[in-house]
Amino acid sequence: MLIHRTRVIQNLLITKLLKIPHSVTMSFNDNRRWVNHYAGPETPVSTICEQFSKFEGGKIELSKDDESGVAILKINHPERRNALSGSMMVDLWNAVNTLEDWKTGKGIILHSVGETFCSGGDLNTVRQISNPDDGYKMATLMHDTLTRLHQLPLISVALIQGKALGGGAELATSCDFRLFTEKGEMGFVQGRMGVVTGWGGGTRLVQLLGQHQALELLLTSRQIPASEAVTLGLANGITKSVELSEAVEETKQWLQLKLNHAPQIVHALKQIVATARAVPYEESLRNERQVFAMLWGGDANKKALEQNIKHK
Ligand SMILES: CC[C@H](C(=O)O)C(=O)SCCNC(=O)CCNC(=O)[C@H](O)C(C)(C)COP(=O)(O)OP(=O)(O)OC[C@H]1O[C@@H](n2cnc3c(N)ncnc32)[C@H](O)[C@@H]1OP(=O)(O)O
Repeated sequence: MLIHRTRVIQNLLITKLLKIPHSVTMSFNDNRRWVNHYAGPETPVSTICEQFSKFEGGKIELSKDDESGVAILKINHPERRNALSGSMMVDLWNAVNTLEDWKTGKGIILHSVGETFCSGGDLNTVRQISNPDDGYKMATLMHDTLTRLHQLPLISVALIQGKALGGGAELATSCDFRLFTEKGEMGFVQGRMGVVTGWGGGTRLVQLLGQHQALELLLTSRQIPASEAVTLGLANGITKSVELSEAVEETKQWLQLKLNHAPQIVHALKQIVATARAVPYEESLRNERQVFAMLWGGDANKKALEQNIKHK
């Protein structure tokens, strides 16, 4: 008790002496290390959207094709190398809301226009929100959006046709798959910008590559080319075409090969994988048997049994 009280007083004094903003807490943790963490208010995402929609520039456009079941999410801000402004973060949040309600959809392709995939946060927006409270708000909004994009029951693929830098690399990790053109590159340059991953990309990178590869890419900020991205397992292939419209067509064909099953099966399979990467083992198994039981003996299952299918 006495140790705890001393530590609280010690922490308060240090915070005051160093003139650290009230939302940032410095404390001595149990491993006797100084840690610096944000301890400000939580803001509802809808309130953050209102604030961030004022930082204008560029657009994220969603188009759904009911016939193929594939939607296109297009990042359109070429004059700023497809950096995400505040209003584009809100566009993306709205697009994910719409996609969550798309019951007949099966897949999404995320791509951009021009020669850069995405140069991260729009530095014009970033400069206007350059304080811990607003940084926490941006991270809250982007964590909400990209986690829900990652967890959608649709199969998502990002086409990286140029540089994916900082937040742009983080955005790409929120898709199930990534295809690169020969000109695609990915770099977690946040460290060089004096920050760390703010859109959840650090966590997803560890899940994708394991802690050692993730640390190496985060610490060096080096930009990896398409061939190395494939070797590392960050890219799932390289398109034959470098030209954007052809690469988008190739990506559609690549994705369609994975979308032959009925929407309910695609959704159920994605739900199993998305749950497995987000929750502990036992919880994931419970989810898997619940999803399985919903389909077992259902129409599609009975029809398949009647056909006496041979998997030769
Ligand atoms: C969690 C988010 C995190 C954060 O914001 O903290 C990050 O995303 S960190 C990463 C932030 N991004 C950058 O630092 C990218 C900086 N830009 C570049 O390295 C280059 O511009 C590059 C490689 C993206 C493109 O090079 P290129 O030679 O093709 O074009 P220019 O450099 O001439 O750029 C053209 C024009 O675009 C503007 N630009 C580029 N990136 C951004 C950006 N992220 N935000 C705002 N504006 C950007 C650049 O300033 C030029 O404008 P101009 O008015 O023509 O000078």
